[in-house]
Amino acid sequence: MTEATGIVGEFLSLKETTDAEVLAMQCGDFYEFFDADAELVAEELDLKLSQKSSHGSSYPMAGVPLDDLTPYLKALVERGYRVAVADQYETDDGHAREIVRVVTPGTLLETSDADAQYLAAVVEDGSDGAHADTPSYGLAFADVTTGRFLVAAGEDRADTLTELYRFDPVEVLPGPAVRNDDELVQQIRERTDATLTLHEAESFAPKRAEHVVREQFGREPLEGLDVPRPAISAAGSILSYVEETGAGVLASMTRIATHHSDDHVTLDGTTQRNLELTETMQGDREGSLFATVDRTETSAGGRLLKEWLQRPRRSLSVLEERQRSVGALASAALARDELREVLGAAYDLERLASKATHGSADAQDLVAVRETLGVLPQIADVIDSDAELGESPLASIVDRPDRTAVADLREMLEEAIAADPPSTVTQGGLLQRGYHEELDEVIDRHEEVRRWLKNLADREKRQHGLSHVTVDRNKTDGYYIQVGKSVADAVPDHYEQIKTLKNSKRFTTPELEEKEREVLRLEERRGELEYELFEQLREDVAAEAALLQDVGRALATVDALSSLATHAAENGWVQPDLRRDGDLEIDQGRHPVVEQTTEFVPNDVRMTDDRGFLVVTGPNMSGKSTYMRQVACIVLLAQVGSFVPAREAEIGLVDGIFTRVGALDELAQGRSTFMVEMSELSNILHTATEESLVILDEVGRGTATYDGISIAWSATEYLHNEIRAKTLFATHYHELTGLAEHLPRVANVHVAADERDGDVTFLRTVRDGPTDRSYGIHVADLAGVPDPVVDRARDVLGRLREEKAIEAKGDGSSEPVQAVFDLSSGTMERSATTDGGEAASKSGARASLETAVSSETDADRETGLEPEKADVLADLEEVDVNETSPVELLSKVQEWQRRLEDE
Ligand SMILES: Nc1ncnc2c1ncn2[C@@H]1O[C@H](COP(=O)(O)OP(=O)(O)OP(=O)(O)O)[C@@H](O)[C@H]1O
Repeated sequence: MTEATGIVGEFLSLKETTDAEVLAMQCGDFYEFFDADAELVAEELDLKLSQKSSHGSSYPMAGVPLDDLTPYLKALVERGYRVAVADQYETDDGHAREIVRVVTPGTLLETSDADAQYLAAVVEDGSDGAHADTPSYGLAFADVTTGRFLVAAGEDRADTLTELYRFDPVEVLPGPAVRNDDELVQQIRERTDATLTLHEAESFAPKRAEHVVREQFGREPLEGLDVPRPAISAAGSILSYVEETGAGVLASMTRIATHHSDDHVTLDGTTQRNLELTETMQGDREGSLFATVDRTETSAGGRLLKEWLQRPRRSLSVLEERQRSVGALASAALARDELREVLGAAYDLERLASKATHGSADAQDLVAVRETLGVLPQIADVIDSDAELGESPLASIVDRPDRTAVADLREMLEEAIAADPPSTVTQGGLLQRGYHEELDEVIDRHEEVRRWLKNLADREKRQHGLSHVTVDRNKTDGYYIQVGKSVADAVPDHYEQIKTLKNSKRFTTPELEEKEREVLRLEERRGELEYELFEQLREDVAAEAALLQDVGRALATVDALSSLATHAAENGWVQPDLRRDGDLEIDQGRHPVVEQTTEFVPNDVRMTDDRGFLVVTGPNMSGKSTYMRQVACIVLLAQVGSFVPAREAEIGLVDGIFTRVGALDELAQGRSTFMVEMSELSNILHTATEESLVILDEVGRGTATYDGISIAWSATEYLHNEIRAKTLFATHYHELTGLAEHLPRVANVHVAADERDGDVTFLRTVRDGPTDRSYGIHVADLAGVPDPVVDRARDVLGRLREEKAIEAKGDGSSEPVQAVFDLSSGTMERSATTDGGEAASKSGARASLETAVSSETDADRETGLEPEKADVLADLEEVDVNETSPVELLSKVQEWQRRLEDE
């Protein structure tokens, strides 16, 4: 194909200079896409494709009007594409184009989503070999829409991933070593929705990064922060990336802060999903813990509350302070309502600050800033007017921003911006009268001339005795006096005709021409001056970005706290008693989400030194999972500073919450369920500590029974003996309930159900002790399994319980086989005799029903056993099943099998 020239050629060569997936290039009043990019946007955004020919070839082309680019840009970026935008500018001999911005998921400013939008960088240390054995990691997070900037350290890979999940970034810049770490990259891909972007490696270089960071934040903050070197590299690379993409928001990043994982409860991505923190297992927002407790009035408040839930705290003093505010707000019903009403008028100041620094804030945005600044003193008044609120930490929250500076900025905006300005910044009407002398003069004169023009028709009629006269303006004729044809001949001499129409003639006069020139000049000057002044104003506001962020933060904090108070007051939640370490005692606890839709049966939890490990049993569907999640949610809410759904609660603070529950979505990611189950278990066993809360639901279920029981058993021993974490373990393996007799801190609890005449009633009450049966058949019945199958299952179960022979039902064409299930070993035995299984049930050799059939003739020769087989039987007889762990049993069985096979 010949090389494209002209506009397509320009497009294709610009495209080569960027690593963005899509290029939008301005061509006059349109942004155009060509070639493969046109096909991509046509497909993704439903744009119409046309063809553009260049040098004998034809290229697909699609376009959007200049002012409509934003929504298309947003849609593309939200689908994970990086989009370069090239603008057109005038040159001496025509125009040229240049890429002015690359919009990526982490640098998209035009978001309408209230959620935080983090851009993250991850850097692995040890590149100099000093820490080669145990690389440590540095992370940085920036939200360009609010200017938040944080750095954090990751001790190892797991810790780093946990930090990443906590912020749920939309875009990640992996550092030079990280991008070669396949496993880490894979985990980031799997567990976040982030786009991975390879930003130039030099920007991560420690010296360069440090320089960039100092330039941005100054020397002092860095010295005050306890930040490891790789975190500075990460921070530097983010700053250079934001600069390079042309987002123009560096100025909104006013402060750098450290995120200390020591202050936060470890809560990995799996646990956030399992507890349905921000979305349900099915991916819905509705029904999540956040959606349930979110009663915030502002989007900034909602964003903060979500952050609190995702990053619960460990510091008792921080939590008690939040509790005091929530407590005061919960009891001051009227003042709380008033606060929430006032908050309703607040806009998202952090986002507005970013828009101002980026230069995209319009006059209405500045009005929003002005009104929101006005909310702060009103909030302060409400707090002051209530004795309890006035004494709570709320008072100092609203005092934190510099109130005088707030008042000054607000006053300045009040004097400057018109009461109800238009949203376009180029059409005038933006500023208040009295703000600027020259502008006022221009406006006065402009109005005066316009009045003169407005009254011209009447004057002409009167002075010259004309009827049918109008004065108007259009693009080609400018201002004109239009006179009806019937009187057109009677116009005075100084009228100059400029056009003849069917029923009228158009004239101008020297005076009108002069006024026209003046009006145009004044309009231009007014527009220019207003825009100039507005830009200056916007810059003044941008210069106060830090102040806006402070006020935004204060309002968001009050909003999040009153949201917690409102939900607590309306749902009868209580303030938990927090302890630095120790027991967990919840009296009449409820699940915060399930209680909203169900007549909830409250339950107690008692986990103390001597019962720190609860084995939870109970029929299917009885409420085991709900009970365990309820405990986790209550602890989590307590560590957010919230009240909790209970009658009374005493909560020993935890350093992490770990869960392993049946997952739904792993198969979609192409990993075997059991593999996922084990890697999650492994993560818990590596990371949990004595101060952690561990929730295990049905661990081991994903594999064969023996393997499953063995793993559940040994994990229990390890958690109990080595880690000593507070653990709740729900299981169907009845065998595990026996552990309570051997391990001192293990206790059994069960969710009770009542069975009468074959009908099961779920009581939802948790009681001490193990359950005695499983009721699985009842659930099968409820689920609509055909009656003959359910009836037969009941029959089989009855026989199993009595250790009686079960006759395998045939289809009538073959002889039935008899076998028994040995409850003590959990194995299926072939009947030794055709009339019953008593003897064989004790024989213990592991054999499936099928092997039983095929080896029937051997068994008939029982008396003439070979010596090796007799030895195996003798060994078998000696084993005390109740005293042997499943793991040991399993290995013995395997050994016997081997010995039998060797025969
Ligand atoms: N305390 C309670 N009060 C009222 N309803 C409850 C309570 N606990 C659980 N439920 C309801 O009972 C149903 C089953 O609960 P859950 O899933 O926790 O059972 P499970 O024992 O874990 O089941 P399985 O063993 O089959 O996984 C859910 O619909 C839940 O909403």
